[in-house]
Amino acid sequence: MAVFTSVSLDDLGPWMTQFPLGKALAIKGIASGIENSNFFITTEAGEYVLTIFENLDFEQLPFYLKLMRHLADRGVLVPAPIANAQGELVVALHGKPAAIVSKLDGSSQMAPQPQHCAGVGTMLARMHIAARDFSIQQPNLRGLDWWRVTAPVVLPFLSDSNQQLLRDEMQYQEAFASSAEYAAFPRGPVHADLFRNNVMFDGERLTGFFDFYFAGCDTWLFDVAVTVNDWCIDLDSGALDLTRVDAMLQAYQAVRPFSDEEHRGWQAMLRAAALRFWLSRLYDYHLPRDAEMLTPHDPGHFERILRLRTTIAAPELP
Ligand SMILES: Nc1ncnc2c1ncn2[C@@H]1O[C@H](COP(=O)(O)OP(=O)(O)O)[C@@H](O)[C@H]1O
Ligand SMILES: N[C@@H](CCOP(=O)(O)O)C(=O)O
Repeated sequence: MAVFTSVSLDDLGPWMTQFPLGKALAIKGIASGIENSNFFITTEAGEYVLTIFENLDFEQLPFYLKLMRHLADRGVLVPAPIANAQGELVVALHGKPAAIVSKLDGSSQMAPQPQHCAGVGTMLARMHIAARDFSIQQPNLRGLDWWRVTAPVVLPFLSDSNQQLLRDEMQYQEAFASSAEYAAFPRGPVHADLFRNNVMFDGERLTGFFDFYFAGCDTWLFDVAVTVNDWCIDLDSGALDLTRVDAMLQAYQAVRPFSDEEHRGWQAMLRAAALRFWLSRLYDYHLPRDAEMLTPHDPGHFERILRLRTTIAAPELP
């Protein structure tokens, strides 16, 4: 990410005394990511990640942190949130909500092979199943309601042909969201941003999913579509790489088979997933927030993906 809120070692020292991690020894801002302020911190107890939440408030955050705890307790590989002496997972730092989680081993696999995609498919299906009995409800805050608000905000910045694309897709997604297929999709807590940069691998061994701060209750198939649109494509064109798509979907369905309605709605969800990230990238690009280190994501990438998903038939779900 960017660092929107600066934290020095002097700031951190007194704040850290409430956590059972010993003294803070070092802090380093993390340049990747775009939503929150993230830091690697070294303490006497080891390496952790400190996140200061820039857009989420104290009421919303227990959903994410307790979901991570819930998943970890059921064997899904995710960072463990650290509670302070009062048992709180979210504590104010510089007036904003902040949390400490364990640091995952490994690094992101930015050029994934079919075996990486299969590992992600298996863990994603396990995550969906494991989260079924999670008791806190929170909608996907980047779902259809947010698209309705955001589309008119970004529209004036777009070329005529992109305005047309956005209007047409909004209309299509509104109609699909009212369909019987969509109503029948299984749903529950989903990650909703499971891009390559949010998964760690040690070689070919998946060590964890992280960055749950876009998670929310939505359809499982939307989560699968978000994941396929990032992991299983030719990065230059956005076209689906059929070998990687097949590896991910076969692995997913071996744990959680797809329903008939999901088979019929697959292409619509690939489009929805492309639209969601085109919109957020457009918003961040044209209406940026201040940041010390900010690497904007290219909206054109998801415009290309959306155009392809609206014109080329995707392979059927297994
Ligand atoms: N639990 C973690 N373990 C290891 N690295 C992490 C962890 N959380 C975040 N990171 C690192 O921080 C970077 C930015 O985190 P991310 O959650 O993607 O930021 P943002 O929420 O701002 O998009 C990641 O790419 C990763 O390198
Ligand atoms: N994955 C999204 C942006 C969210 O950033 P992240 O670093 O939290 O994954 C995109 O690529 O647009």
